[in-house]
Amino acid sequence: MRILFVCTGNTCRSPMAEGLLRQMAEQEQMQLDVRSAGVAAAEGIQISYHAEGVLRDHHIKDQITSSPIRMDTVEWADLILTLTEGHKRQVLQHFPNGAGKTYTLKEYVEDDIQVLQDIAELDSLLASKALQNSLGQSLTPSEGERMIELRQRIPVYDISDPYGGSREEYDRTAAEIRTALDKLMDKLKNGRGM
Ligand SMILES: N[C@@H](Cc1ccc(OP(=O)(O)O)cc1)C(=O)O
Repeated sequence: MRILFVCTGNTCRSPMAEGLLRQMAEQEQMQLDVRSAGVAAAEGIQISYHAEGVLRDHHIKDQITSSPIRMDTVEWADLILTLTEGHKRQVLQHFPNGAGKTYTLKEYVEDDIQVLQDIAELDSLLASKALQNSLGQSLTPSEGERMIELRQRIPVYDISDPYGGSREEYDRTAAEIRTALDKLMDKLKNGRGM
């Protein structure tokens, strides 16, 4: 299975997720091909000093450099896991072929059915809004109200951005990512992925 993590600059959050998940998969002898990219990333930038430190402390020596997300990376992935909802929206806006396989990391490991139904409904309303906009039309007032209601109800699944922060902030973010990756591994091991 091919998993792509997506954040903004691909120098902090998604490289940590990439390195950590690759190590977890190796430890469990699970066949996972893992990459990462950024919605506003430059090509070939070193990952941030503290992100590298976090990986090094986990005995991960992968040489990860930044890449912007591209059509071929989206096509390559079986599953695209974003670090925030904003990243998910940007992926879906620029790469509509990512629909059906793009989730926030925390949403993907959520098992509350009601929340998952709300997210699916919001995704579908946002997709029809984009379509209506392209036709110069808009959603009905009741659809607009429903979107607001869903947004208020759905938990925030964003993983905090440590960019420019201290090593402690990177450790906190890495712990947040790790907790979600533990759940992801369980889900994949139990055959509940995709
Ligand atoms: N703020 C940076 C972009 C940036 C943002 C976030 C960031 O962290 P991450 O790699 O986790 O998205 C990295 C870089 C800039 O001004 O170019």
